[in-house]
Amino acid sequence: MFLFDWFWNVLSFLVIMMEKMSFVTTFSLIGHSKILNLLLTTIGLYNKNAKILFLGLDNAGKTTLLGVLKDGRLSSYLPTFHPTSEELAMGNIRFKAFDLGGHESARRLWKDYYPSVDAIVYLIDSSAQDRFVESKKELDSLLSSDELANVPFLILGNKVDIGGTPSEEKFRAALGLTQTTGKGKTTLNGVRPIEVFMCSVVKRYGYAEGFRWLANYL
Ligand SMILES: Nc1nc2c(ncn2[C@@H]2O[C@H](COP(=O)(O)OP(=O)(O)OP(=O)(O)O)[C@@H](O)[C@H]2O)c(=O)[nH]1
Ligand SMILES: [Mg+2]
Repeated sequence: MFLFDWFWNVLSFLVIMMEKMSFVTTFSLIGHSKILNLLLTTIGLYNKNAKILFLGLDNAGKTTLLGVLKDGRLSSYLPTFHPTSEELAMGNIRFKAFDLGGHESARRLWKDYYPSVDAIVYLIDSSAQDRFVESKKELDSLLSSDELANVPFLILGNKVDIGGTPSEEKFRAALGLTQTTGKGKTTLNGVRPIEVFMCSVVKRYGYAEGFRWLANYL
């Protein structure tokens, strides 16, 4: 991201200077932000096509979230037994999301998707407190995988619209997620980015902040 910011600043400066010197009157017709986007796309830093896995237990809300991100519509889905993928865009990131299903049999396939993954979005049904132990076990196994050692983790505590869900503090404690990166943009010093955002996919609340946080580390 430092490199991205650096390129952005340099390119902004160059285009502004060129405009001031009337070198790009024609380009000005399409606006300098479009020129910047074009240049950054060309050098591969803008709209990075990230590979993101949507993981979590069955019924956590992965496919529902994917549907909302894809076309803004809330639909109901059958449980996912076969992996699917979607090309999506959020803000400045374009990514390919893999929805792998959360049933025990589907979980066995997760590891096949670890190579070259850029981020994990791990969903937890925050209303299903009786499944926190099971969810923590799967999450801990992901976090201890060597292949994912440097991969950022966005943890979404979904379904906060349901009454009686725990506070973020209690949710973090139950999942062993009290020490996290922080919700701002942080210098990592070699530590893997991991952060919790409470959300409701059906109420369209909370997850966008999570993806904005994640974009800092892609
Ligand atoms: N109340 C509430 N229900 C939700 C929310 N998000 C998803 N659901 C519901 O949770 C159920 C499971 O959602 P799915 O998206 O199919 O869950 P999944 O994680 O894809 O599950 P698998 O495919 O079995 O791994 C559905 O009935 C959704 O409507 C939410 O934010 N609030
Ligand atoms: Mg599903």
